[in-house]
Amino acid sequence: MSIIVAEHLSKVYPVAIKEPGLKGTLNHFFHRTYRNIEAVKDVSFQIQPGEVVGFLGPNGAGKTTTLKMLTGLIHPSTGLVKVAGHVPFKRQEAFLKKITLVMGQKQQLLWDLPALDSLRINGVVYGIPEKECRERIGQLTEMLSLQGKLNQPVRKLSLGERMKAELMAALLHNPDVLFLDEPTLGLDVNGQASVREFLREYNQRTGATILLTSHYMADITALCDRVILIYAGQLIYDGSLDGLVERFAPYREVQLELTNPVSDPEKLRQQISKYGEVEEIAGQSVRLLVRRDTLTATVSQILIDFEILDLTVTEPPIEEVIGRVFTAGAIA
Ligand SMILES: Nc1ncnc2c1ncn2[C@@H]1O[C@H](COP(=O)(O)OP(=O)(O)OP(=O)(O)O)[C@@H](O)[C@H]1O
Repeated sequence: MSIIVAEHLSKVYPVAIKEPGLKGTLNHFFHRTYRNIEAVKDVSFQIQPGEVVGFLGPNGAGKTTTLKMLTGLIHPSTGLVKVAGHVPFKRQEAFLKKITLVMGQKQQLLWDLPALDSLRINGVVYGIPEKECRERIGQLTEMLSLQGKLNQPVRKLSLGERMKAELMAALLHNPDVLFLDEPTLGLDVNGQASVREFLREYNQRTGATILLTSHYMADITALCDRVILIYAGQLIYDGSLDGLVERFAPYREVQLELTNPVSDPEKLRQQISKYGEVEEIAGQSVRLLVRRDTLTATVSQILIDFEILDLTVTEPPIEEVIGRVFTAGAIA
């Protein structure tokens, strides 16, 4: 049974319009007019227990708004949401104990207190028995390599250590569903990698379900088998990462190493451009994009027509594919 269900979910924000100048300010005060921003439009998906799903979209696509509806922070304008069997907006205690929301740009730990104090307060708030809370802190400290860090005021921790302590606070009550909004935001490469590694291990050990947004594709490729893409509030893809490449990148990059030196690169460019879009000719190396549906035939023909020392076919990098998807033209 699905642990997250979103059916025809929409969110409209009414935003007051204010004209510039004094007249505009007075009008705004007495006769306020509004326009609607459709942040999320008719989005439906289901997520099964234990899945790690990447939730992707360009800035302003509606990711945070969707996460807020899934966690009950805001009410959907229309549609149905169910998470772990609950209607999130009711914010029932049983629901709040089953989920957690981590926003990379917001923190819940108190700045001047040691993280341990905030964690103990969280333990009390969630009604976790003291012994269980101590054990859980010990377990998470080890998984997050935070030994010796929890007794220092939070402000003295590095950004990466602080993010890990935030994750610890968010996971103390052992939630079944983790909503993570940019959990690696601002971290350096090592910090990102260690948070990522922790999340992978946590998912494997506990079977928790994770819905994750990130602008770092390395997070998504390392953690998520499945991605959901939204663009301008609408769901445009729900499936595997591999499937995303198949669907939105109908080409492969073919790299050729010619046997003989190239005397006339311009002539070579003309000859080779009938097989695909030439990206670069450098010395005896040629890179070109070839349509996926004609790849085998095209490569065979190239091997007949040219003397080739080496030939490799690669998929375009996922960042590039997503970048293309996020430009309006690629979606149309
Ligand atoms: N409280 C609000 N009132 C009015 N408009 C809002 C509000 N919150 C978000 N929006 C608008 O709704 C749209 C979706 O915003 P949202 O924050 O959900 O996008 P996002 O995909 O999370 O973007 P980002 O990656 O930049 O965080 C944007 O156009 C945004 O300006």
